[in-house]
Amino acid sequence: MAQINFGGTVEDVVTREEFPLEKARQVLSDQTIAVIGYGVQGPGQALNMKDNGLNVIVGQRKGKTYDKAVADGWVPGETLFEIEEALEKGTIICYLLSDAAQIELWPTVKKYLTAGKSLYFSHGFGITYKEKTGIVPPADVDVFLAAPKGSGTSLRRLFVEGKGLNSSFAVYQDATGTAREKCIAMAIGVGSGYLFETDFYKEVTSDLTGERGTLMGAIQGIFAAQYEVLRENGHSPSEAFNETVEELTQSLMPLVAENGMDWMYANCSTTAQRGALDWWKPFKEATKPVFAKLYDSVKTQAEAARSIDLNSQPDYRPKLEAELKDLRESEMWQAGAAVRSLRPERN
Ligand SMILES: NC(=O)c1ccc[n+]([C@@H]2O[C@H](COP(=O)([O-])OP(=O)(O)OC[C@H]3O[C@@H](n4cnc5c(N)ncnc54)[C@H](O)[C@@H]3O)[C@@H](O)[C@H]2O)c1
Ligand SMILES: CC(C)(O)[C@@H](O)C(=O)O
Ligand SMILES: [Mg+2]
Ligand SMILES: [Mg+2]
Repeated sequence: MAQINFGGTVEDVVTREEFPLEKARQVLSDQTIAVIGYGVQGPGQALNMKDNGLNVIVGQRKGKTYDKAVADGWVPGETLFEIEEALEKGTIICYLLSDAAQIELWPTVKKYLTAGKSLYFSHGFGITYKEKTGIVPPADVDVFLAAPKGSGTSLRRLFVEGKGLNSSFAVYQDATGTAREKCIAMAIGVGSGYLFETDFYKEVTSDLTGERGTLMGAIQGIFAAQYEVLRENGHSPSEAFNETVEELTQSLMPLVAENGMDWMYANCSTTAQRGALDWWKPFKEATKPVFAKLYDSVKTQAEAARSIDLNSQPDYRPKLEAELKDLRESEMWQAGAAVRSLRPERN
C-alpha cells in the first residue's frame, strides 16, 4: 500500500496504480457479482463494474426501478433478474437495498449465502447495528464493504468522465482467506479513485455524522439562516440566493475542490479575505457544540434507531416526500430554481 502523509498523519492507502483494474479483473474473474437493488448506488456501481469488464448481474423487484434497469441496458433473464434469482446466481452479493430494506429482506438473502460466497455492503450500518437489524452473516462467507464517498449518481458521472470518487473499504469477516483482495478489487471495480481502510463501525459512524453534518444537514441549516437574515433585512430573493448558495456552488466551491480553502480565499478580494478569516472562528465556535451533539447521537445509536423506526412505518415514504416537497417549495429553493433557469448554459 502507498503511504501518504495526510497533514502530518501517515496513512496507508490503495491507489489505482498499485491495484490496477487489470488486477481487479483477475481477482474477480471467476465471480458472478450480483447487485441487489437498483436505487442510487445500485446503478452507479453495477454500470461501472460492467464497463470495467466484470461479470455483473442485477437483482431488482419488478416496478419502476426494474424498468429503469432495462432502460440502462440490463437484459431480463440474462443480466437482470428478480431478487431471489440473482441471489441464487451471484457469488458476490452486493447488498445495495436501502439500509431499512436490508433488514426486511435479510432472511431471504441469508438463505442464499452458501459457504464460500461473499456478502458486500456499501455501508457499515447493517452489521454494526446487528442487534437492531438482525443482520448476522453465516461464519463461512466473506463479508466486506466498499463505501464510495458520494452519491451513486456522482459515482457514475465521474466514472464516465474518467474520474473517480474515493471509497473506504473494510473487511468484517474473512472465511476464505481472500476477502481482502476481493474487497479491494470490488472497490476498484466500482470506479473508485483512491481507497482508504476503515472498519464497519468507523464507516457508519463517520458517514452518519458527515451526511447529517456539513455534507447535507448543516449546510442547509447555514444556508437557511443566512438567507433568512438577508431577507429580513430587505434583500430580494435573487440577491439573497445568489449571495448564499449560487456563488458558492458555481464559483467558490470549485476553487476549493481544485486547490484548497486558502487558494479560494486568495482568489477573492482582500476585503473578503479579511472578513472570512475573522468570521470562520465564531462560526466554528457556534456550531461545534451542535456537531458534538450530533456525534453523540450517532454513537449512542439514537440516529440508527430513529432511521430504522421511521423507515419501517408504512406511511414513511409519503411523509418523506412531503418533507422534500416543503424544502423544494421553500422560498429559498424556489428562488434557486429561478436562478438555475437563468444560467447561460441552460439556454
Ligand atoms: N445513495 C447513495 O448514493 C449512497 C452512497 C454511499 C452508500 N450508500 C449505501 O448504499 C446502500 C444502498 O443505498 P441506496 O441509497 O442506493 O438505496 P435506495 O434507497 O436507493 O434503495 C435501493 C433499492 O432498494 C429497493 N427496495 C427498497 N425497499 C425494498 C424492499 N422492501 N424489497 C425489495 N427491494 C426494496 C428499491 O427498489 C431500490 O432499488 C445503503 O447501504 C446506503 O447506505 C448509498
Ligand atoms: C451520498 C452520502 C451522503 O455520502 C451517503 O452516505 C448516503 O447515505 O447517501
Ligand atoms: Mg450515508
Ligand atoms: Mg456517505
